[in-house]
Amino acid sequence: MKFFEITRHLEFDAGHRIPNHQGQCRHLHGHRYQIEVTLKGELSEVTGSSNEGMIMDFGDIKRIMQETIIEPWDHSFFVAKSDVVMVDFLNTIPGHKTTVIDHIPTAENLAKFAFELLAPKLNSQFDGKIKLQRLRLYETPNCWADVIEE
Ligand SMILES: Nc1nc2c(c(=O)[nH]1)N=C([C@H](O)[C@H](O)COP(=O)(O)OP(=O)(O)OP(=O)(O)O)CN2
Ligand SMILES: [Zn+2]
Repeated sequence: MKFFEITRHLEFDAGHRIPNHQGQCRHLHGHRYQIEVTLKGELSEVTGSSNEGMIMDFGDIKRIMQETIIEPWDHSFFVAKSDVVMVDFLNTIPGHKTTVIDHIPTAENLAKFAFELLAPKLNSQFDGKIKLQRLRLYETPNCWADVIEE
């Protein structure tokens, strides 16, 4: 039995700060984040089906990533719920697109959060025959975090 891995890459823009950071990152700033999901599975062998020869259609992966991550997170500001000064400030801006998360919005924590949101949706495709194997979140072109399912 041969298993394959496929990866879909999308990008979004968002702001954040790391409140206790000793360097520049405690200030409000933004990134062009890049997110990559890697799925592991067998190839569909249903002759004549749209998915024949694929683990999953790249377009379907994109749709799920867009609904789950890109649309809610693009042009939002990530803030830890413990960062009360920022939460209170952002709440004063009418209609501001804020994403409150349980932890400090580091690349690692955002990657973990994205993994937890995407895994149930992706892993339920094709009767559970595919698995979200890795999620990589680039905070900058030079810095990224991986969450790996073992
Ligand atoms: N392990 C982590 N370290 C840092 C994180 C993080 O999420 N996880 N985040 C930051 C900052 O938010 C910032 O995004 C990174 O800034 P910097 O280190 O300056 O990254 P650059 O790619 O811009 O650095 P260059 O030196 O210009 O390549 C900090 N640390
Ligand atoms: Zn940053």
